[in-house]
Amino acid sequence: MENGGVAFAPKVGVVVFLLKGDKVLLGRRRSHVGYNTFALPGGHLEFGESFEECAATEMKEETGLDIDKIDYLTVTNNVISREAKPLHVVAICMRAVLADPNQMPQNLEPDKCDGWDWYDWNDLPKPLFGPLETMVRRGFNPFSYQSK
Ligand SMILES: Nc1ncnc2c1ncn2[C@H]1C[C@H](O)[C@@H](COP(=O)(O)OP(=O)(O)OP(=O)(O)O)O1
Ligand SMILES: [Mg+2]
Repeated sequence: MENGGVAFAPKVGVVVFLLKGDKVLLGRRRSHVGYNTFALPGGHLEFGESFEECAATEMKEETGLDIDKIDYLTVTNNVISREAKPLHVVAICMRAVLADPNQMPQNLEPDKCDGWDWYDWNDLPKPLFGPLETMVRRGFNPFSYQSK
C-alpha cells in the first residue's frame, strides 16, 4: 500500500491453538478489529522474539496459562481491508498444550477480551474471527495437522 510510512506495513502476528482433549481455547474479542468475534490467544511478534517465546508470552499475558509442547503449524496471510484502518497481518499459527492440565484460564486483559473458554472443535462458537473462520472453512484442523 502506497502511504510512505510504516503505519500500513504488514505486521507479524503469532496465534496459538491451545488444545485440551477435543477442545480449543477461544475468547471473544473486544478490540476494534474483529469486535465480538471468537479468536485465538496471541499477539504481535516483538523484536528479537522466537515464535515459541511469543506464543508463551502472549498466552501468559492474556490468560495466565503456562503452555508446553509448543510447535509451529502453518502461516496465513491476512489482509483485513474492511476496517477503518486496513490491516495486513502475517499470522504464524502455533499449537500447544497446557503445562498443567488443571490450570484455568483467567481474563487478564479485559479491555481486549470478554473472557476465555474451551470450545469443542466440532462445535465452534459463532461468529469466529475472520482469519480463523477462513482457516476452518478451508478444512484446517489443528488436531490432525502435521507441519512440514
Ligand atoms: N486466527 C488468526 N489468524 C490470523 N490472524 C490473527 C488471528 N488471530 C489474531 N490475528 C491477528 C490480529 C492481530 O492483528 C494480530 C495480533 O493479535 P491480537 O490478539 O489482535 O493482538 P494483541 O493486541 O494481543 O497484540 P499485542 O498485545 O502484541 O500488540 O494477529
Ligand atoms: Mg491478543
